[in-house]
Amino acid sequence: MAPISKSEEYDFLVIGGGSGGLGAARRAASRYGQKVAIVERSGRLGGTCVNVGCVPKKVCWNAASIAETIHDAAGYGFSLEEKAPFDWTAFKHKRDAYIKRLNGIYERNLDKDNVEYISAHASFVSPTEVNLQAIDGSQETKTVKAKKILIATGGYPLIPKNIPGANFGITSDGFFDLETLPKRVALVGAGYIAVELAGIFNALGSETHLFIRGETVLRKFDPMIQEVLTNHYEKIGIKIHKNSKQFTRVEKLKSGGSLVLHKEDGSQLEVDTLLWAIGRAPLVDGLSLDKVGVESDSNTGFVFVDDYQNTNVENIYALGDVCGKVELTPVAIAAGRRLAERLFGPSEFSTRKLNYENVPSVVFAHPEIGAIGYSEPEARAKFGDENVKIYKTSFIAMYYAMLENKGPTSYKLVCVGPEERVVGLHIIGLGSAEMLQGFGVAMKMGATKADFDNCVAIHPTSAEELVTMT
Ligand SMILES: Cc1cc2nc3c(=O)[nH]c(=O)nc-3n(C[C@H](O)[C@H](O)[C@H](O)COP(=O)(O)OP(=O)(O)OC[C@H]3O[C@@H](n4cnc5c(N)ncnc54)[C@H](O)[C@@H]3O)c2cc1C
Ligand SMILES: NC(=O)C1=CN([C@@H]2O[C@H](COP(=O)(O)OP(=O)(O)OC[C@H]3O[C@@H](n4cnc5c(N)ncnc54)[C@H](OP(=O)(O)O)[C@@H]3O)[C@@H](O)[C@H]2O)C=CC1
Ligand SMILES: N[C@@H](CCC(=O)N[C@@H](CSSC[C@H](NC(=O)CC[C@H](N)C(=O)O)C(=O)NCC(=O)O)C(=O)NCC(=O)O)C(=O)O
Repeated sequence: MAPISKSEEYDFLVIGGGSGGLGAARRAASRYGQKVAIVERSGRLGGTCVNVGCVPKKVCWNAASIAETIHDAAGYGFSLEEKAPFDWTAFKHKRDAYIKRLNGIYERNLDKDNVEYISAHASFVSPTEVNLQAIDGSQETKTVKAKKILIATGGYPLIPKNIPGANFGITSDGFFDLETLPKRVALVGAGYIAVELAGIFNALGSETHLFIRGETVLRKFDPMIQEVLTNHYEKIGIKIHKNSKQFTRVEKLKSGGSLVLHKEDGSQLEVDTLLWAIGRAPLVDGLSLDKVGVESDSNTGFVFVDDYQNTNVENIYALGDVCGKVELTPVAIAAGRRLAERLFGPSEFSTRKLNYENVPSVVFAHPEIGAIGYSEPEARAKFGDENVKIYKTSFIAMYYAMLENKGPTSYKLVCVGPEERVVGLHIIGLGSAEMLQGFGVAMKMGATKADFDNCVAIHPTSAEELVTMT
């Protein structure tokens, strides 16, 4: 039997082989020659993003976008005959194989960078000691020492605790296990995951119900985005149940295994799959944070850190979803790399940290959404109505010129002060995901509306509308 770890002591021990942990571990070892190990308990590297998040989700979004293009093709003069329904099962297995390849690539990357990969569950013994428990069923355990320890254990999707039968539903994790495309699906939630998965199911042909607590989806986004997407999702056939109250219970039928959702008003809905997308909680179970006194939020469990990812315990750090600040892969990676630079890099890096302002983010809805900076209400509250100027446009993107069913395109710039610094940019429409990154650079550099306008438009594109707004 191979030993659980090669050494007894490390410079840097990273708990969690996901985006943030990999980013920190690889940089510490490859650039600064530290003796680094990364502990991962799931048996596969890459964390949420690679295994049950961004990557398989984007592949599904691609499939859904292709389905839309096939339907649009007739408008452009093509006569495509669909001889069989979309083969979800074959697609799912091919997607799984891609993820498996990525797991292997990440393992080889660690090897190349001289990071030791420890396949085990980690828990604290003391501020400088971590217990490793093998996950191969051997019951083997070992305690190792580390000068510095990073908690990058991510999060998990929530399921309501107080609804009888809620566990008959799945979460985004279960979405990636579905062997067949459900004919009828209900999703609960109004955030990133609910909106993205509802769009995928709908485009691929499921009867899709979306249960939301308010009037609109994406309530943390600018009101323009909320309204445009909610209206469009209804238009393309997603059945949005607004102002919905909690189900009183979820019943699993003996014959056929479908689920009956019992609503508060006494009505019922029968579906094949129920998917909860109501947020995520930090994964700290079995870490024994209490043994070392690492402080976390008593309600949510998110680990407290300062601007430099320091926890309250010396030489113990935390970042990524386990801190719950901005739950995005590039944020976890960037925080991880900066932490490694600060801890192990040259002295001029001793103040390196991630700036969490103006983080661009995309929702892979249908169509996509991009957002960076302040929403209009946030800007008005922060800077005062008199200091805020809004530029808005809605138009029919040229792609739809040949189509009967037209999708929305709406853009908004939120500007502040006499110089009209752009502090918010909100876009919904085809191509928004790829468009946002460059505008993000401009905003990070403090661009004003005049800077936008000074950039000559690229024609004909949707993006050109952002530099020609009046
Ligand atoms: C469905 C979905 C879609 C998403 N899409 C996007 C997207 O398009 N773009 C984007 O930017 N973000 C997206 N995200 C968010 C993104 O996946 C996360 O923000 C990111 O993975 C967080 O990285 P992390 O390193 O903090 O945690 P994770 O990637 O979750 O990694 C944590 C790792 O720690 C391991 N672990 C936990 N406890 C222990 C322990 N005690 N011992 C050993 N190992 C342990 C876990 O097994 C896990 O592998 C999506 C998330 C979901 C759920
Ligand atoms: N494209 C990307 O970059 C993606 C990023 N992610 C990341 O993962 C995080 C987690 O995603 P997600 O789970 O969608 O979380 P979000 O925080 O985005 O959304 C959670 C949603 O759940 C709703 N909700 C909360 N409690 C309940 C309840 N009891 N009943 C009904 N609805 C409820 C909230 O609705 P309400 O509006 O009513 O408050 C909210 O809209 C995201 O915040 C994001 O950071 C995930 C997917 C894609
Ligand atoms: N932007 C390209 C990205 C392609 C890409 O990065 N693919 C990844 C799989 S998705 S990826 C999982 C995610 N990677 C990324 O987010 C890419 C990071 C970017 N390339 C960078 O270096 O900053 C992550 O969690 N990274 C943590 C880490 O690497 O430290 C891959 O094949 N990687 C193989 C390799 O790296 O050799 C796209 O969307 O097509």
